[in-house]
Amino acid sequence: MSGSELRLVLIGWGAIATRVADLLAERAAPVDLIAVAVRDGTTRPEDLPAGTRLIDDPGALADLAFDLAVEAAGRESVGPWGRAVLARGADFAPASTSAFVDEGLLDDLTALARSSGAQLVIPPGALGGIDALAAAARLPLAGVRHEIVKPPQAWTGTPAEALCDLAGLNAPATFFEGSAREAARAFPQNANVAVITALAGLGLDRTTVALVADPGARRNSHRIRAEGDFGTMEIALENRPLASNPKSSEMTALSLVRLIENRAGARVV
Ligand SMILES: NC(=O)C1=CN([C@@H]2O[C@H](COP(=O)(O)OP(=O)(O)OC[C@H]3O[C@@H](n4cnc5c(N)ncnc54)[C@H](OP(=O)(O)O)[C@@H]3O)[C@@H](O)[C@H]2O)C=CC1
Ligand SMILES: O=C([O-])CC(=O)C(=O)O
Repeated sequence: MSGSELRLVLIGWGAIATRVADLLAERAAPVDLIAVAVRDGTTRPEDLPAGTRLIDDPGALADLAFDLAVEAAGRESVGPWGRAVLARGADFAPASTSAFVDEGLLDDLTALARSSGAQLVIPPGALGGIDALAAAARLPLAGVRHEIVKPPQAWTGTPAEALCDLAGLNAPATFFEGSAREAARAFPQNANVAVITALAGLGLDRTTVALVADPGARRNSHRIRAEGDFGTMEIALENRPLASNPKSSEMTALSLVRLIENRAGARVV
């Protein structure tokens, strides 16, 4: 291991985290995956790389030297793991951004980052164009609307089941329209992106989110439209779902890989 490698901790070892680890390995990225955090560390996953430590208690981070922890576990993990990472002085990049419907948690982690000299980094996740939206928000924004369209199967096991007949749809159904805060609170596995759009732009209560189940869709689509003093912008993405979790998109893993590689590389795009 060379001294120039980024020392990485992954929180979670599910669809996104394993895809991120595989891509980093395939691309021979200058990254040392020093630890993976899971809920129950008694059984070592077979696919965990040799030399990577398995941990299940945020307290274990106190003994580890690392630069960045990327969370891809779930909303409940963001608080305990984020606090432990930032208190250690390492940067923290959470994918489960729906946790920030609790603005107390966002403030808490931001204050910890400030006092330890680390950074709380909000990854763009499944989205693109967040750089442009965040830049535009330096001047007043008049409105931001984010429409999330997924195949019905991506909405199973969520409150969408009570709002429309997912199995019987023969046309797209907009089963929710409301604030980013309401969307992320009710759909934590599908509307993390609503919080990302909101944090980049108009905030949790003034960002409008529409959720759509489309029986004709094969991909997870995001359409973001913003207007303001900067002008107008429209972003449209059609993300291929991850084979191992149709609720999540391949783009989420790819954008985390970009974030990690950019922290390790001499040239950043
Ligand atoms: N920002 C974005 O754009 C996106 C964010 N996401 C979010 O990313 C996260 C990961 O998604 P994905 O990989 O698809 O989900 P998976 O369900 O495939 O994986 C989650 C993994 O995290 C583990 N886990 C759950 N809770 C904890 C915990 N407290 N500590 C450690 N590990 C834990 C689970 O293990 P166990 O077996 O113990 O449950 C599981 O292995 C989710 O919160 C998802 O909503 C997803 C897509 C886009
Ligand atoms: O992967 C996506 O398309 C977005 C997603 O699930 C989320 O925001 O939670």
